[in-house]
Amino acid sequence: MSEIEDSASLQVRLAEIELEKEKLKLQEISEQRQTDLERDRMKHQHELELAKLQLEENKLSLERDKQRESVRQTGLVTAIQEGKALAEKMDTEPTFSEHRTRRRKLLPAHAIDTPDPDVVPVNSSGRPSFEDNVLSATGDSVPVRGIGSTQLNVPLHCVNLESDLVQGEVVVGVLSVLPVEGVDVILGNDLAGVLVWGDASVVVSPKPTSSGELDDLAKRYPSVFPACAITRAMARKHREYGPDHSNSSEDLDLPPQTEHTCAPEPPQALNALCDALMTEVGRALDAFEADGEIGAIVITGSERAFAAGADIKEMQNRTFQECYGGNFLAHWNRISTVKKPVIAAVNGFAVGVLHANKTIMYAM
Ligand SMILES: CC(C)(O)CC(=O)SCCNC(=O)CCNC(=O)[C@H](O)C(C)(C)COP(=O)(O)OP(=O)(O)OC[C@H]1O[C@@H](n2cnc3c(N)ncnc32)[C@H](O)[C@@H]1OP(=O)(O)O
Repeated sequence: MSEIEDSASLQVRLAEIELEKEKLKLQEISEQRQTDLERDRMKHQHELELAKLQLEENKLSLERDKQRESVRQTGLVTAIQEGKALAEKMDTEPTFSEHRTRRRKLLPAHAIDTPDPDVVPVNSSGRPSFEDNVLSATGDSVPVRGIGSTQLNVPLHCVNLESDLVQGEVVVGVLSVLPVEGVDVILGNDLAGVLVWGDASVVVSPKPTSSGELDDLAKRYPSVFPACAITRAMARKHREYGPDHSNSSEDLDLPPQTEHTCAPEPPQALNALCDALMTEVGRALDAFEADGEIGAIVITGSERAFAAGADIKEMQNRTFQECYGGNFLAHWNRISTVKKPVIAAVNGFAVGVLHANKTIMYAM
């Protein structure tokens, strides 16, 4: 009896376990289905939201097109007559100077489809200000230097330009005033390319002075041409001992000298002022400045060249951003902060470019 009972209860237990397993499998399947359903539901929801956004975007662009059209029709857009007049005038007038490249025919822009023309339009002649019109604003702006003396933050507009030079949609900066009277639009080279100006070339005409007189540049920019200490000393010697002694150094009673040679690796052709050389010059100046035995500093080059200016091979691949952001040539300033007198004993080439009062001068 008990054996039969045991066997029956075993059978029941086995059946129960089988049932449990079936239940678990069913639960698993049901959960899996639920996850699939949930995923599908979320996917559909995303698609719906995307469709809604697309719809909204389409509506807004339609609205913007309608507004642009209405602005165009209310007469904000006018032919650039001043541009035409200027072009005609320039065709009959001679160019500024024979050294300057002749200006090619300036093609007048005919009409602008949207409120804002190319690079920097003005509202001379009492037109409504483009700046006030925000329909075409991109929301971005760019810093612009060179118009007026300060840097301006110029708002960017997306416009459709129709002119003989440029057609189609372009992004332009918009100002209320341009510095040249009668000019409504300035096309940058990126848009106008070489269509307006021919190749401009700089003509350098070195003007050596041998008479001892100051030349025109030296008179106009006295601070750029400081009197040379050697020349003053020679002039005094000339005064005191007469012309026969003026070129002799025999009777100069010179104090002991300390010499430092700056020799960058690899050696610089014509003492081109590479980073390594200028860093070494800075270090030598620091040491001389700190040395109580040293009263004055003389910098010289070699027989053929004092210096060929900045190392153009080292500079050639540097971008504007690198130079401007990286304090390019900042360490060159050390020479102007040394308190002891610094004398340049120049032999041969001494090349450099300096900017004075917006004039670029090239000295050799
Ligand atoms: C600091 C700032 C703000 O002032 C910026 C400046 O300094 S800008 C000025 C940069 N310097 C120049 O533009 C001068 C360029 N060099 C020349 O015009 C001539 O080399 C020269 C008139 C000084 C001498 O001419 P020449 O006797 O005919 O010799 P080259 O055969 O031209 O040159 C020999 C050799 O030197 C190299 N070289 C000359 N200058 C530089 C330089 N500035 N930087 C680097 N290397 C220079 C030249 O390339 C030759 O080398 P190889 O090509 O033969 O290996």
